[in-house]
Amino acid sequence: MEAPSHSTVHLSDWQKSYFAITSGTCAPGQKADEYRAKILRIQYAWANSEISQVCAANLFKKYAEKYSAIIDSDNIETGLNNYAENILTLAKCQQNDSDKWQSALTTDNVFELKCVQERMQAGKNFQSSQMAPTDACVLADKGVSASGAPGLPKLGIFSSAGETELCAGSAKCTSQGPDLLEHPSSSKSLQSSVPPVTKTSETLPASSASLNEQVHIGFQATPLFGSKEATSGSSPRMSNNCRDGHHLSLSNQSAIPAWSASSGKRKAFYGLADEGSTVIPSLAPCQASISTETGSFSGNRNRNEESSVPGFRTAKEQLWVDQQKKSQNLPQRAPVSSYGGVKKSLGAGRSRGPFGKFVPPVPKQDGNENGGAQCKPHARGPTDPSPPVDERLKNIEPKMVELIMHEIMDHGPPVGWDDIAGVEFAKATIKEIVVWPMLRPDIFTGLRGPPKGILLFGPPGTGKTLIGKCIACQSGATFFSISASSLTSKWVGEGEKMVRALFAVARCQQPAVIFIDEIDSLLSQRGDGEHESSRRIKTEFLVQLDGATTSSEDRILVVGATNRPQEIDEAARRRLVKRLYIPLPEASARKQIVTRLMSKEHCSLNEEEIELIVKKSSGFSGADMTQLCREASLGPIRSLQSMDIATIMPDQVRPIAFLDFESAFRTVRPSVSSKDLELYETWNQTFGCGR
Ligand SMILES: Nc1ncnc2c1ncn2[C@@H]1O[C@H](COP(=O)(O)OP(=O)(O)OP(=O)(O)O)[C@@H](O)[C@H]1O
Repeated sequence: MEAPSHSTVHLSDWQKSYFAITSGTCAPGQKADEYRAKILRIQYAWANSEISQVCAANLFKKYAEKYSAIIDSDNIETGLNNYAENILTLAKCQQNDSDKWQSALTTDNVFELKCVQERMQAGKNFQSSQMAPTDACVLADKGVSASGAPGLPKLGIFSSAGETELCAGSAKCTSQGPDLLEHPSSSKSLQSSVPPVTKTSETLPASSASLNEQVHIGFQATPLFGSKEATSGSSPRMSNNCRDGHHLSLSNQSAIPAWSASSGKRKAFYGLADEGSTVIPSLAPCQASISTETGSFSGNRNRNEESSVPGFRTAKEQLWVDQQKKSQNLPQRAPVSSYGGVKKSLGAGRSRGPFGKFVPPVPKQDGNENGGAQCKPHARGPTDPSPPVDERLKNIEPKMVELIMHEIMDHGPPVGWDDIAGVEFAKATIKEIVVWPMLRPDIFTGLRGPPKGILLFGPPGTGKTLIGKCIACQSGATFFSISASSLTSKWVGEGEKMVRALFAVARCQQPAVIFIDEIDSLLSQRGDGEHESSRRIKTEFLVQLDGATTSSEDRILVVGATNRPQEIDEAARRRLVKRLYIPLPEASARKQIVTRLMSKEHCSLNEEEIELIVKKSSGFSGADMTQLCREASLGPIRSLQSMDIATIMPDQVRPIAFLDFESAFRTVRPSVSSKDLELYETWNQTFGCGR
């Protein structure tokens, strides 16, 4: 190869490998890898301004032609069989600014190749004869070849979903064994279980770590298709057949514009890795392709809930991904037995019913849920059409979305109605006015429509937060929980934006329940001493609440909780139409709490003793009762000698007994004063909606 005089790229390695390639001892597959490595090295050098555009163009042309010669081959051994994805890479990505070189392969004609069609057919046959589609998807999620055996193509995995072409595009490294299945997320297993990887890295001449790394990064960042083609379906074949998979794969590959302006080229080159891709630096090209494939496979996670391959994803992306799941619009409602379960399956199992107009914030093409770098919505380059971000998030700062998704969106354990002892009236009312309407918006229309805001007031520790969670859980809604005081203090100067962001994210995640603890500190009556920023937050909150109220399509419920209902100003009070008193638990509820907590422990309490505990705990809140039980449970431990602690077996610890409760009563006292209780009763009679 002739080295351009102005290039600073080290050519000695290249020359060496060039001789190796031309010596005739190199297998075609090795050659292809070598060419590919070279192309990527040129790309790297150009991105770093080490060589000029003209030089890069020449080098690209040279290697791409050689490379294409191999991969265009009809020979199943040396041709597309192993390098199909690379064809796609070359077909679209390696155009430089001069655009002089065009590969013979295009997104249109690559599927016309006989060998591609053969592989696709083989995949279809294999898939239909060997696997149920769901199984295939599971395997695919694990990044495993559907074949499970050498020689069998993986491209049949998606064929039932019309994704054959997608897989054809990544039909290499086919013979992954059971290792990979067992350790889908392990890079080690990827390395050890994929023969072509080892082979490829071994055959790279002068395969310095840096070259491998460059090659890998290059592949991560390499755009395979221009997004135009990917989205517009310029190829009839692809638009007909690829549907989801097509989008998923292609969007993976269109993350970076082909060689945009010089100033942006380095960014474009590294962009994807910078965005938190799960790059494993030591991976050789083939491994890099595995990452790509995994990204493709993860498209199936739209149908298969959980990813087994961890990948970094920002909260905004997570939100997008969640929205995609939602947009799948599966007919089955997610089981609501588990709050956590509901969180995971947010919307995925929910029918939108009459609220079906919800538009997912991201297009389907961005379906990679693997956190794979290629598909990141904001990893696109400046010349790509920007992804249609949900209007509702347009003016929201990403860091706010991040915060809301991580800190405010609750991912706690599930809460059922039985977990909340007592408060029967409040529970019945909430079921009737909130949960059922959220579950059946088609029936609860017009005057029966659910309120947009409710207020739970009462002494601390009576289960207001539990009720909020339970509402979300039982109605299959996303639960956002925030303390109003953190809005006013934690995000000083930003509280207002935070409120806006919170409602925007909730709108994207609806049905949603926004639980605002200590809402009195947000909606306290206006006074002269009121801080300007607090006033602004409050105004914003009321505006948002009004928005949620007036928009009949929004399924957002604001649940405010307070221990000081008398401090809420009347404008806010009016908007929180249903104001429910959550009192201290009655005797039956206290008994329920003790019985429930003790049933999980080694305990010797009899019925009589429990009744005694209930009697003695009059005036205790639910939280006090929980604390009492905790304290009592330490009794058996305290009765141990300190030296026994180190050696005693768990089953040798004596059961919790009544005497432990007796001593617990000496330290745990009711947290609510009778004077406070009077205030609640009075306010309830004035403004409450109870009987
Ligand atoms: N009715 C109840 N049934 C069962 N457990 C309860 C009940 N009320 C309170 N608890 C216990 O007390 C803990 C605190 O309850 P929760 O946070 O819901 O109270 P809260 O009314 O929101 O309190 P605060 O007003 O201080 O925020 C719960 O985690 C639960 O263990």
